[in-house]
Amino acid sequence: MSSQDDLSQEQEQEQEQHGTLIVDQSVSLTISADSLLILDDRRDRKIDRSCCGLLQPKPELNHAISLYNILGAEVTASNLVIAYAQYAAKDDVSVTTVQYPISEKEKKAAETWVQQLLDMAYGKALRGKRLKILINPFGGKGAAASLYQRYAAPVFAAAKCQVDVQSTEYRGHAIEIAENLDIDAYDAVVCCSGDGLPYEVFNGLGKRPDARKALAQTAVALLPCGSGNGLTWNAFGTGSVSIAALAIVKGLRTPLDLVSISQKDSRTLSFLSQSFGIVAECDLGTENIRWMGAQRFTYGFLVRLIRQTIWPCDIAIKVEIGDKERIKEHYAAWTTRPQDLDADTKRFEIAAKSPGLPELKYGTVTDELPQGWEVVSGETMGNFYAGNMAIMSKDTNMFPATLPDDGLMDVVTIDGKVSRGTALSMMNEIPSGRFFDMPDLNLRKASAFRLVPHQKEGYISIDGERIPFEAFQAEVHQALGTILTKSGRFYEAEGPR
Ligand SMILES: Nc1ncnc2c1ncn2[C@@H]1O[C@H](COP(=O)(O)OP(=O)(O)OP(=O)(O)O)[C@@H](O)[C@H]1O
Repeated sequence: MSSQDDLSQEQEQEQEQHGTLIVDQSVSLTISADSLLILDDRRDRKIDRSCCGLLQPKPELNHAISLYNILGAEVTASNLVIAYAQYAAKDDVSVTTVQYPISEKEKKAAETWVQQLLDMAYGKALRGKRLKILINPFGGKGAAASLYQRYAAPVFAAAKCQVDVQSTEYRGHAIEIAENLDIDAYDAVVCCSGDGLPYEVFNGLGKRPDARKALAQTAVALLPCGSGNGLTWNAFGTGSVSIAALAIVKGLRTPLDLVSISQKDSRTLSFLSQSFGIVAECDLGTENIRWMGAQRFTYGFLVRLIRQTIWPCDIAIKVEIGDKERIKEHYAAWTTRPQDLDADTKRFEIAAKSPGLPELKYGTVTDELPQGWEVVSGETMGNFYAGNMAIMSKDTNMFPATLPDDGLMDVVTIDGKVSRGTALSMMNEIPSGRFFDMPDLNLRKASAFRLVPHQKEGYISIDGERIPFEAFQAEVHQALGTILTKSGRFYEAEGPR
């Protein structure tokens, strides 16, 4: 006789209310606020029997699985099967499955319980997401395809995500794929690459006649297979492919500001950063030492620092918040405001009215400089760095006050003539966030800026990609794009202190 036969209707109801299911007579599965508690008494029963029932072993709480880690659960012909992500090492999860035999009589209760478990485990996250997976075979150290197969594919399969995998075959291929994507067939585009492929995907979506709708509807996510992987760090706080895959499965749609970059007659979109000076050079001028991995940025930085290189330019900024204390207040107010539950609906309403990319409020770089912009001296510019996300790569919380959708970007300028000691201590204090308050670091929250280089040759980096070394103008569009995040906001990197 199964345990279920022994239960009165009242007991059954009570179990359902507490999210407890008894299977195989002696396995109790209880859903709590944040965990699934598995009390498997089957081994204990054996011990009990061998002790002639004299020693009643206390039921042990022998397994607790965080609901966040639950990937899937189902009732098959004769089993209840639960799949979850288990920490295999500090930076990895692997898929583990447990199953318990189920009698015909137990099935109905088990099916109801499974629904309850999945509702709790997924919360507001969409289940069984339909994912367009793009693999850059040359991203990072060239291992994106094998990283995907080994660490991400099993997580997506266990979560019953539908995947459509495609490798990019040439530079710019992801732009074409996104431009022609059937956006109703996918919930997210997942790039297995560095930040280069997400940059192309945003730009491909931005080239469509229904750009606004496509950018609002299609979430972009990154499985970290490059060197910087800024998108993954900001969205999920990890550099691990398997943990990022779990975060995608459980990811929440989150609106993201995007930045239009105009140069001559071109217009592109940026989601991460724009840099000129030392950072752009470290990013793009160190391709010859790519084998160093992420260390190449540090090495490139130190070499240029020692030389005290400067990059003269003209800069004008449409400043919205110009001092650090007010920036901190803005950050605190924004992060504690009640969530706008209609944010997505509003975006789709705007997209229905004007489907193309938003108009440029400030024109392009070839227009006259708009009134009211602050002109910043750039004669001895060392580092011009504008950020739309906080973290640029592991431990580089470069823009601690950035917010996903406040319609502002954070613009940092550092004079190239600051002493080597000051520059080095700024670099050292990036992980702690203390560099934010250093007087030589100028910070403004801006809605637009223009930069005109004086020299003939050099590097300008947009999201880590090189653009021509010519004047460009940037203008932010509030909540134009969409990413997946763990909690509906950037990962809890240290905010400004
Ligand atoms: N099959 C391909 N052949 C050549 N280039 C490609 C191919 N697929 C994608 N690319 C290009 O590779 C560039 C870099 O991509 P990605 O950012 O993914 O890797 P990465 O540069 O190694 O990463 P990181 O920027 O973190 O160093 C992109 O500009 C993209 O257009």
